[in-house]
Order: sequence, then C-alpha cells, then structure tokens
Amino acid sequence: MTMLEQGTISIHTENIFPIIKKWLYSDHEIFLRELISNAVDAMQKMKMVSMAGEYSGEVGEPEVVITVDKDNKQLTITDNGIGMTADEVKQYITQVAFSSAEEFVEKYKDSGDQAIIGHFGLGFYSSFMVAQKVEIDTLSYKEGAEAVHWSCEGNTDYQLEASEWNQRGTKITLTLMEEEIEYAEEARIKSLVKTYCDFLPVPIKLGDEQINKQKAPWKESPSNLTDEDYLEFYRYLYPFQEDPLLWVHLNTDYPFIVNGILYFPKLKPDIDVTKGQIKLFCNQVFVSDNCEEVIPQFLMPLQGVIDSSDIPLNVSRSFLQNDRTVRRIADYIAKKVGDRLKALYRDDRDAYIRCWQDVGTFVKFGSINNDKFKKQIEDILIYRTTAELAPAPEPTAEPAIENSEDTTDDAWADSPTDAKEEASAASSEPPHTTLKEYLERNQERHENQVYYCTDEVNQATYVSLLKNQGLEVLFLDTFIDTHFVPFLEREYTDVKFARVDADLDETLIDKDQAAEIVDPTTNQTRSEIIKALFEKSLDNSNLTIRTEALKSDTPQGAPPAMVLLPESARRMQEMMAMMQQQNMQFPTEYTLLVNTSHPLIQNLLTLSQGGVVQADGQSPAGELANQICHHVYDLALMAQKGFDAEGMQAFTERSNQVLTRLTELAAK
Ligand SMILES: Nc1ncnc2c1ncn2[C@@H]1O[C@H](COP(=O)(O)OP(=O)(O)OP(=O)(O)O)[C@@H](O)[C@H]1O
Repeated sequence: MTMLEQGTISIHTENIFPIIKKWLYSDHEIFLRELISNAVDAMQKMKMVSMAGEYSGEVGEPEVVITVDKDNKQLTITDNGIGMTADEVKQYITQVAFSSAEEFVEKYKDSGDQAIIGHFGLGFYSSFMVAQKVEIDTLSYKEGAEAVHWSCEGNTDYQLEASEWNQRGTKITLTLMEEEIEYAEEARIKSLVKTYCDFLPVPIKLGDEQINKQKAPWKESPSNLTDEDYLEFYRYLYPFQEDPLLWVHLNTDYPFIVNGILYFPKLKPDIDVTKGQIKLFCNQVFVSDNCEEVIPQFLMPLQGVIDSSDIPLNVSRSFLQNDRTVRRIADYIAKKVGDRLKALYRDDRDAYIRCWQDVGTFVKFGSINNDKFKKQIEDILIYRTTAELAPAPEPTAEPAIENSEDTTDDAWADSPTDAKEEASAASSEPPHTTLKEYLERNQERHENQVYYCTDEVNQATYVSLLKNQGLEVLFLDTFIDTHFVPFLEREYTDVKFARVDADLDETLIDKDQAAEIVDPTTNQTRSEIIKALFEKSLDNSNLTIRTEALKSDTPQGAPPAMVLLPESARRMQEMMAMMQQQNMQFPTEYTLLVNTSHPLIQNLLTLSQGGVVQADGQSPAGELANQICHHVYDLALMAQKGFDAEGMQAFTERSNQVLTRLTELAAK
C-alpha cells in the first residue's frame, strides 16, 4: 500500500481520546447508532446526488451491512453511500469530525454532572469508546476517485493510504478493545440495532439477514394509516400491554418539525406519573426513552414516539428545559392532545365517556398543571352523575382532528371552545355531566353547592339518601380527585364542594317531626332523650351525637344512623396521609347522626324507657338498648372504615348477643 499521508490530528486541547474512551461507561453502545446514522446519511446523499444528475452510474438499493468477527475482535459497518475522497477524509474525519467531537467533549465537561440528552454529536469519534483501532476504507462516487484507507489507533496520529477497497461507499472497521468484545456478538448487535435503528429507512443487515423493521408509521400521513396500523405499531412498541384507548398523530413541519404518535394507555393503579414512557427519536434514530423535558409533565403517562430534528440533543437537560423551541413544541403537543379529545367528545360521546375513567386522570392533571390546556378543555371535563339525563346530541359531521395534516402553529392561542355544552349523557354509557350543567340543573335546589362521592361502595348509603331526595351527586373517585376538588374550588370560588358524608343538606331534614315536641313530664324532646341515650351508651368524648329526622318516602328509606365527617377535617387528614405516604387515618373527631324518624331508633327509645329494673339493679331491656346503640353506631361506621381485629371481634360478639336476646324475646 502506498502511504498517502501520515499526519497528526490537529488538537486544540489535550488529547480528547482518553476522555472519549472513559466517557459515560454505560453509554458506549451509542457508537453503533452514530456509525449507522453516518452510513444512512451517506446513502441519502448518494440518492440526492443521483437525482441532481451529478452521478450517472447505478445507485443500487441502499443498505447497511454489519459483520462481526469475534476471533479477530472486529466489527465492520459498510454502506453503499456517497463515499469519501482522500481530501474529504482529511477534511471531514481528521478536521471536522475531530473538532466537532472535541467541541462536544468541551461542552459536556462544562455541563458537569448534567446528563446530556441523547449524546448525539459525538459522531464518528464515538467509535473510540469501544475500539482500539478504527479503519476507514472508502471510495467516493466522484469520477476518477481512488479508494483510500484511513486508520487511527486512538491517539493523535493517523495514516492515510491507498486502499484496495473497490466498491462505492464506506466500510468502517473497528478492532475492539478487550473489554468491549461484546460488540462482536451477533445478539448484542441485533438488540442495539433494534433499539436505535429499527425505524431507519434503509435495510440494515447482519450478514444476509435484515435486522431492522424499517417502517416508521409516524412519518406517514395519518390518512394512510388505519386504526389497525396504529394498534399494530403500539403492540410492537409495547408488547404484552393492553391496547391503548386512543391516539394522537402529530405531524407538523412549520415552524418546527415534529412527527409522532402518542397513545393514551389504560392507566394502571401503580402508574408512576413522573416517569416518561415516550420514545424520543431524531430523524428516525432512537435517542432516548424519556423526553421529560419535551413533553408537558401532565402528558408523561402517554406512550408512543416523538421524532423531531428541532430538539437540540447534545445539550444538558436544564438547557433543554429552557429552550424556546422545545417549550413551543411542548405546547404544540399539549394542544394537539386537547384537540383530539375535543374532537372525540364532539364526534363520539360514547367513546369519550368509555375512556374517560383513564383519560380523565390526564385531563384533570393537565388542568391543574397547565393553564392553557385547562382553558382548552374545560368544557369537556365531565363527571359521572347520579342524575338521569337525556341522551347526548347527535355527533356533528366535522372530521376528526387527528386525521388532518397539520402545518400551522397557532401555538395555543386562545382556542375557541367549540365543544357542545348541552346535555352530555350517552345512551349506553352511565350519565356524565359537565360542572356547568350540574350547577345550572341544581340552581333551584342547591345553588352553587356540589355533592360528590369518592367511593361508590363505602358511600352508597349517603349517595342513595341524597339521590332519593332529588339531590344530584357527582362521582369524583379517581386518585387525582383529592387534588382536583381543591383545584375546582380555586377555579369556581362561589361553589362549595362537600362530600356526601360531610354534612346534611337542609332539604334532607324533616322539620315537622314529633321528635321535636317537648314532653311536659320530662321537659325534654324525644330527640334530646335519644341523644342522651347514645351519648351515655357510647361514652366517647370525641364523638358528637346529632339527632335529626331524615326525610324518607318509606319508613326505612333513610338509614337509622350515619357518620358525618366534616369536610375540612377529612381533607386535612387526607393531605397528611398523602404527605406521609400512608393510608389515611380516620379523623378522631366526627359526628354520629341519629335518624329519629327511623322505626329502629323509635323502638330503641321505647326499649330503653320501658325496662324493668331487677333486684340486682340491672335492667335487661336497658342492657339490650345499650347494645343496640353500639350496634347502630358500628353499622354506621362500617360504611366509613373497616374494623380492626379487636373491633371486628367485639362487633361479632355483640351481634350474637343482640340476636340471642331478640330471639328470646320473640320466642316468649
Ligand atoms: N459512512 C460515511 N460515508 C460518507 N461520509 C461519512 C461517513 N461517515 C462519516 N462521514 C463524513 O464525516 C463527517 C463527520 O462525521 P461525524 O459522525 O463525526 O459527524 P456528523 O455525522 O457530521 O454529525 P453528528 O455529530 O451528528 O454525528 C460526516 O459529516 C460525513 O461528511
């Protein structure tokens, strides 16, 4: 081989090779992505050169071929791209590539411990993280070009000589360092290609076998994709997961380029909302498994792909967070998600309600965190309700937004609220309503007062009590609602929110009941006697006994007793539990509301008054009344909290005693 040149790579600082070699151990693997990207670039340039008529030969089908040779610790990456002349090798590899690698390392050093997103930018020289020697054999497409061989052993000296390489394009040969021999394993290479280069638009072969998927659906026009295509892509990205609820196809090229498909997954209870699951790509090359800085925080649980060459990659995360384009891209994504939801609400209310349980969590989280998003979707925030509502309006004929190409950026200017505001119930789905509709509907009965339920099972007694008396209850029963209710209160300062068990609405109380009539002999009302009876029996200073006659259509339509937890005390308890990451402790102070209209309570009063006192001072009837007081209390409490072991045992024992006593009486 004739030596063309022997030189010294110009360096401006100390040798950067040791830095590159040591650089972020866990990320050595990215060298393969960098080399394959260069190969694909070279092939795309070849295509352009040919299209411009600057090359008359056969371009051929582009492909990247990788070979591994474990015995010789070698890995080669070959492309049939544009190739390089000796001058270009000197210019692009020894000068440009080196100085850009150097610049990158400089920048990295400045950013201290801050992780640099994607580590793009290190380029060709990243191969020195794994190779003790890197060789290039390349033949340019240019007429009369001669093949050249460049080699460098990870120091500042390189050789450039003639090469026997006789095909257009470039072969990079890495002789791996001893400790990097894993990159001569076929399985390792396959998995790296699948991770980083799966969607590159040219076949990548390991020997004869193509190992990348090649089709990037997010680059397609949405109108060319069917629902099945979107689902198939999701299943490919996230195997063994339930199908997503809906998706949004992002497709814009002005004022920034963003393509992507975002999926709303079914939410799992243990989901970590702080951990992103969206894959970030740059020109179809995988960059990172999280793009927390790029997508708004509230959309973090979304899945899918974002591809943008406008997101700066070789910068620190904090730089990225403050980058104007990145912020605008984040806004764009949030707006598209909002548009998609509004289109679904408008076009298919049933489908919207069906996925609301999961999607609603994102939307509520988004409303709390992002004012623009809140404004965009506030009219489509819905709540399941106990009201029986008329069917939803027919959908309009406007096309769904996700299927429209997008080339505009109104960067979330005040978006028009085009959602329907009429009744939002659906034929086959449980009725749902917006808050505005709720307030309007109930203006007469309970103006600016919202009753809500956080646990349909435990609060069933309360819900049916309110419902039976014509009061409408909203279900705010997802984990985000603990934060969402205070948020709504801040938004609607005139409106009061009370959980169904917080207090009694005046309309539930029957004011004309006999229980309030004063008995001239005792000078007490029946209500006062019942109160005293419970106070004495339960003997619990933290417990307030309140007696009221509850309205009911049938004698046993309202429960004999209920536990009321004051709204503010309960919320305080919830907040403490959240901060300490513990289960909520039951508030220490609360009220037992005893329903004086209930036959059980009326019988109890009679029982407590009518007993014969025995010689030993005991009154069997009085004792039974005492036990029944406890029992009534336990039953009311049971709706609110389970028993501990001791409580359960006492409850069972007492139940048996009461039943025994009652059967004795009945048998007499
Ligand atoms: N396989 C190849 N075929 C043709 N030219 C190549 C090839 N690999 C590298 N080059 C040339 O070397 C230059 C430097 O490559 P390098 O990977 O360091 O940086 P880059 O690709 O320009 O940018 P990046 O930092 O994003 O990787 C390329 O711009 C290209 O001109």
